Amino acid sequence: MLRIAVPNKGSLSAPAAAMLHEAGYRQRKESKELVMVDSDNGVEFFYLRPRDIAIYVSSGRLDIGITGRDLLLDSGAGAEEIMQLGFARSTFRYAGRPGVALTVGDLAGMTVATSYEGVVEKHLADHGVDASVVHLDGAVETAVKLGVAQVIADVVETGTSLRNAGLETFGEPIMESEAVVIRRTGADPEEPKVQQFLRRLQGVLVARRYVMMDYDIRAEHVEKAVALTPGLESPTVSPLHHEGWVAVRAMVPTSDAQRIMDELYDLGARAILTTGIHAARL
Ligand SMILES: Nc1ncnc2c1ncn2[C@@H]1O[C@H](COP(=O)(O)OP(=O)(O)OP(=O)(O)O)[C@@H](O)[C@H]1O
Ligand SMILES: O=P(O)(O)OC[C@H]1O[C@H](OP(=O)(O)OP(=O)(O)O)[C@H](O)[C@@H]1O
Ligand SMILES: [Mg+2]
Repeated sequence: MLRIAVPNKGSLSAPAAAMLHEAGYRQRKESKELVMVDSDNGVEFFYLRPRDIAIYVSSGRLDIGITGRDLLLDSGAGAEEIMQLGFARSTFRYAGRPGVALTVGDLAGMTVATSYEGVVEKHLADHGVDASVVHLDGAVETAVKLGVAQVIADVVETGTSLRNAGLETFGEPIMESEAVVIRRTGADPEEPKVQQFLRRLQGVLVARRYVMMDYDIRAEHVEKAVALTPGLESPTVSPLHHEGWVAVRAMVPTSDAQRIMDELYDLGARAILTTGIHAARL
């Protein structure tokens, strides 16, 4: 059985469970369940604190896990990223009251509050900056107001939490993060069960990002049309009973579908249809 760590709480938890469900895996029915066996699919899910997942996976007790890149790096555990999942995207940044600092170099002698001290201590050391780091579990933005630190280093998505606390980011972003699949550093990359799991998740990403587009077009315009819809490898072009016309079928990115339909229409394409993709193996 493939043993998989899944976040049990926080920003990663619901989207991870939704992705696994879309990939055809059974998911727990209530949030108190900590382990769930999906014997039909040969997997066992362990619902763990997101911060702990890299530690379990690096120990080799679990084969793979879903966590945030920032949490993986902060843990310093011997695990590596093998797939990006595209949700829980965030940037990790320094912030403080306006003007307190402009670059990481200005932090010398200051105190930085963060929940990610592994990442921050490394970043300061890499820049040769001697600053103190104080660990807080969350709601780090309040540390400046209460005088526990002059600046913070925290996850920023929309920036609302910073604005509400009267703080502004400064310096270069420390890192970009998103949900990732991790495995123990040096584990066999060809492990068939792991590969099958990754293909299922890849299929979910494809199904979410692409639609199938079909249209009919006069044969003399087909080259221009397929330039707009090149598909992932190559579009399918089939003859139509109506002489001089062909039917084209190709996957297109969902975000571009309406623009492509307009451009195909202007090229003379008709019966332009898009349909959702429910699952895929590329
Ligand atoms: N507002 C957010 N938008 C996007 N991603 C976020 C956000 N907050 C945290 N994350 C990401 O979620 C992961 C952190 O998950 P974790 O469950 O530890 O924290 P959380 O979502 O802040 O939950 P909590 O602090 O309530 O425990 C990190 O990868 C982080 O980048
Ligand atoms: O830029 P924003 O869209 O405001 O999102 C970023 C905020 O979201 C997370 O906090 P969360 O709500 O998880 O609380 P926490 O600080 O206790 O972790 C993160 O720690 C930031 O504070
Ligand atoms: Mg949080």
